[in-house]
Formats: sequence, structure tokens, C-alpha cells
Amino acid sequence: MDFDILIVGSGPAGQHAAWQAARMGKRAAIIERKPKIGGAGLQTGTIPSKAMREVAYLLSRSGGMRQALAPDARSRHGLLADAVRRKEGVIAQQESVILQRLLRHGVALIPGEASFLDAHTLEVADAAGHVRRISADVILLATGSRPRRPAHIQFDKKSVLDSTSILNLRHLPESLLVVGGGVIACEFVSIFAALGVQVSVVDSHAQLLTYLSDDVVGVLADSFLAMGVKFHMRERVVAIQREGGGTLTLLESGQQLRAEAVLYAQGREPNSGGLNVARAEVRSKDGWIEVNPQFQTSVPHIYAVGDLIGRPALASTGMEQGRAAVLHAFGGEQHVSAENLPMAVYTIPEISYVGKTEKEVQQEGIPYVIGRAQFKDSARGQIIGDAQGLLKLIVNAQNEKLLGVHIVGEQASELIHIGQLVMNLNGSVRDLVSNVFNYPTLAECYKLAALDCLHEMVELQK
Ligand SMILES: Cc1cc2nc3c(=O)[nH]c(=O)nc-3n(C[C@H](O)[C@H](O)[C@H](O)COP(=O)(O)OP(=O)(O)OC[C@H]3O[C@@H](n4cnc5c(N)ncnc54)[C@H](O)[C@@H]3O)c2cc1C
Ligand SMILES: NC(=O)c1ccc[n+]([C@@H]2O[C@H](COP(=O)([O-])OP(=O)(O)OC[C@H]3O[C@@H](n4cnc5c(N)ncnc54)[C@H](O)[C@@H]3O)[C@@H](O)[C@H]2O)c1
Repeated sequence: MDFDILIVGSGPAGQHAAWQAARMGKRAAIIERKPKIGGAGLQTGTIPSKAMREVAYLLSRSGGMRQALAPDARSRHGLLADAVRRKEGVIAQQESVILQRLLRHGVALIPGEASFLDAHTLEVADAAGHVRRISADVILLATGSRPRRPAHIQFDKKSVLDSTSILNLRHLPESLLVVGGGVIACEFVSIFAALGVQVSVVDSHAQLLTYLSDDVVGVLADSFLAMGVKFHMRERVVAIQREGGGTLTLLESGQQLRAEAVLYAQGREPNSGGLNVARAEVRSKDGWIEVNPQFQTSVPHIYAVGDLIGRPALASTGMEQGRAAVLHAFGGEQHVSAENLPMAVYTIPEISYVGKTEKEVQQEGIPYVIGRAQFKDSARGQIIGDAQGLLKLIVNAQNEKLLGVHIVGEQASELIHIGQLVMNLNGSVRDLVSNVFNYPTLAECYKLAALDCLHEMVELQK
């Protein structure tokens, strides 16, 4: 065999699998079809969108930007240029960090598109048309996902966009219609609304981010309204046409919406088409690869991780899946599945949560109480001017254990890890009450919300 492990895809899942294998002294190689490494994590998704968001966020913090920007188209385009520059700088720097890490650990990087010849052999075709065969004891598939592009929508990378092409815009549209109410949709609504674009949203649901708590999403929706975002909820898109320099979107209700550009953000599809998994007898469903809890496919020495296996489909979880699969493949330390995975939505304001939602707790029939802390009730919240922020704890009313933490507001993506650790260490709401937090901090909201929970528990017992 040429290698101990061949990894297909250099996104977060593939990188972390390769790094782990190399740390275990294995001969590892990554095959990547794109000219640059990093996948959606670094090149077309997580990092570029977060880098652009940072520019939009800083602008939104400076206040009043819509009015300030409206008359001056040149400065608006300058802002997009700033966002693009920041994005490209961060990508280049991270690319170099990842490359150095992989090369330092002796991971081979093989350019080209991989497809199975048999269960131990991949054919790799590079951009110059050269084809080679490479074999390995273990094969790990980490080919990720791409935006779902239904055939009836004419994407053109200029005015009808997906989450990849929107990152390459060089001209800031006057108006943007976002089709979808999921994570990608909401993150881009934040970025473009904060950059001064007139943003509208169309979604078939009654609310954005349907799986989140109503009160948390309510804070986000209010913030969007304050940024001038218009909503067309419970509506479906029938067609998107190009019209002059812009677009015309037809809704099922008969309404017609004009916007300079449209972002279509309704889910993702697996990158498994070219892999020819049937030749290796790897089972898949609608292109998503089926795996067991150890990330083995139907062929035990072939593993699949990351977006390719479906939800949660996050860079954070993909990295850990890659590491876990390699530990399993080479009999390393016993891997314990990570529990209480956090999720962050990098909107303005940020949202983050861990554990169960109130709806899930109700469905499971668990007796619970809710404790809330408004950021405006903490000194730090006042200092930084976050009047909307909210931290909400869901606590088991019988054993006082934390069941879920939901945060919307400044630093939500960082703050969540406090609650996550308490949950992972099987702590209770009383641990949050007795903990001393720096003052003034937003973290102190944990204590305020925990005290609110204790109060609710007393009320419940009356
Ligand atoms: C706009 C956006 C924002 C996001 N924000 C976040 C976030 O804030 N936090 C978060 O945790 N997650 C976020 N995600 C999700 C995250 O980007 C993905 O979950 C993550 O990148 C998946 O990693 P992966 O390694 O499975 O696949 P990918 O990152 O998609 O990488 C797969 C790689 O495989 C390569 N490949 C595919 N087929 C072949 C083949 N046959 N041969 C060779 N190479 C192949 C591809 O070219 C690609 O480089 C975001 C996604 C998007 C689109
Ligand atoms: N901050 C983050 O962690 C982050 C940010 C962006 C993306 N992501 C990852 O990218 C994934 C994809 O993001 P997304 O916003 O596309 O997904 P999503 O699941 O959040 O939202 C997709 C939306 O499209 C709709 N939809 C899906 N399939 C559809 C179909 N066939 N027809 C009509 N509507 C359909 C859904 O109802 C939903 O409203 C996420 O699940 C997440 O894993 C994560």
C-alpha cells in the first residue's frame, strides 16, 4: 500500500484527520481537487463569512451607519473592499498556518480529484489531466458539501448568488433579496444590512431559524428590523428572473420582488458525485454517506466525516469527527464522543446555544424551570451598550442540572462555553450561583440567570 491512510478533502474534517494520523506516526496523504486547501471551512464558508462579518459588525457598533452611508455610494463600496481585504488576508494567513502544520507533520498533499477504483484504491486526476492510482489501508472521505442549487434557479455569480459566489462580490448591491431563513441566510442578512444594503428576506416558515427559541430569535428579528430589513415570511419563491441590471423574484402568493441581487440559501448538498463510492460498495442515501458512531461506512476500513455525513455539518464538529475516526482506525486512545455540542450563529447580534431547547424539554416531559438574564441588567452590558442581549438557562427542576443554554447578544459564541463546560462536567445551576465571575463581565449573566432559576424553583414548590 502507498499510504497508511488516504484522506479525500482538505476541509476542517480532512485536515484534522490527517494531523491526528501523522501524530500517531502514520503515513498520511490528503487529496484535494481545488488549487487551494481548506474547503468550505477556509475558502468558501466559515472563515471568509466571519471575516467579512467582522467589518460589518464593527460598522454596526459605530452606530447610525445606514444614514451615514446612504448618500455616498463610493464609501459604501469602500466598505465592501475593506471586508474583502480582511477576508483575503485572514484566508491567506490561515492557509499558511494549516499548510505548515500539515507539512511539518509529514502529511503528503496530492492535488487532484479522487474517485474509487476499488475499496483500497483511488484514482486521482489532476488539473493537467494526469491520472494516478494510489492505495491505502484506510481511506477517509471528507469531501464536504456545496450550496444546493435547484435546476430552475439560474445562478450567474453576479446577480443570482449562492453562499460561495456572494463572497466574491466586488460591487455592493443597492438591494439584496435573501431566499431562506436558516443560518447562512441570517448571517448574510446581518453582513449586508450592516453594510448599508437594503435587505429583504423570503422564507416559507413563520420565523427565522425555526429550531431556536422564539425569544432568542425575536431579539435577532428586532435587530434586523432596526437595520431596515424587510420580511416576507410564509412565502415561497416560484421563479427568479434577471431583469435589466437586477432581479425579479416571483412568489407563490403572486407578489413580485425586485432587488439588485438575490442570495439563494436553502440548504446544502453532499460532494459525493465524483467519488464513485459504489465501486467500493460504500452505502449512501441521496449522496450523504452513511456511517456508524465510529464514522465507519458500510466498508469498515473506509471512514466518512464532516459535512459529507450530514448534520450537524459544522467545521467544529467535522474536526472532531476526523480525529475520532483516525483514533478508531488505528486503535489509538479510546475516543469518547463529544457531548453537548455548541452552535453559534454569527449574526449581528450573535446567537449561540448548547443542549436542549425548551420545545425538546417539553416533548420529553422533563420538569424544568427557565432563568433569564438580560444583558442590560449587567454592568458590562450597559458599558458596551448591549440592551437586547439575553442569556437563558433551562434547568431540570428535579435535579437542578443544566439542560440547555441559549444566548443572543455580544460575545454569545464565546460565552456559551461556560455553560457547555458546566453541562459536560455534570454541574448544577448552584455551581453557577456559587462561582465568582469577573466584574463587570457578561459572564456574570450566568449567575443572574442561575439565581432567577432558583427563584423559579421556589415558586414552583409553593
Ligand atoms: C457560508 C458558510 C458559513 C459557515 N460558517 C460556519 C461557522 O461559523 N462555524 C462552523 O462550525 N461551520 C460553519 N460552516 C460550515 C463549515 O464550513 C462546514 O461544516 C465545514 O467546512 C465542513 O468541513 P468538511 O471538511 O467536511 O468539508 P469542506 O470544508 O467542504 O471541504 C471538503 C473539501 O473536499 C474537496 N473535495 C471534494 N470532493 C473531492 C474529490 N473527489 N477529490 C478531492 N477533493 C475533493 C473540496 O474541494 C473541499 O476542499 C459554514 C458554512 C458556510 C457555507
Ligand atoms: N455559524 C455556523 O455554524 C454556520 C453558518 C453557516 C452555515 N453553517 C452550516 O451550513 C449548513 C447549511 O446552512 P443553511 O443555512 O443552508 O442551512 P439551514 O438548515 O440552517 O437552513 C436551510 C433553510 O433552507 C430550507 N430548505 C432546506 N432544504 C430545502 C428544500 N429542499 N426546499 C426548500 N427549502 C429548503 C430550510 O427549511 C431552512 O430554512 C448549516 O446546517 C450549518 O451546518 C453553519
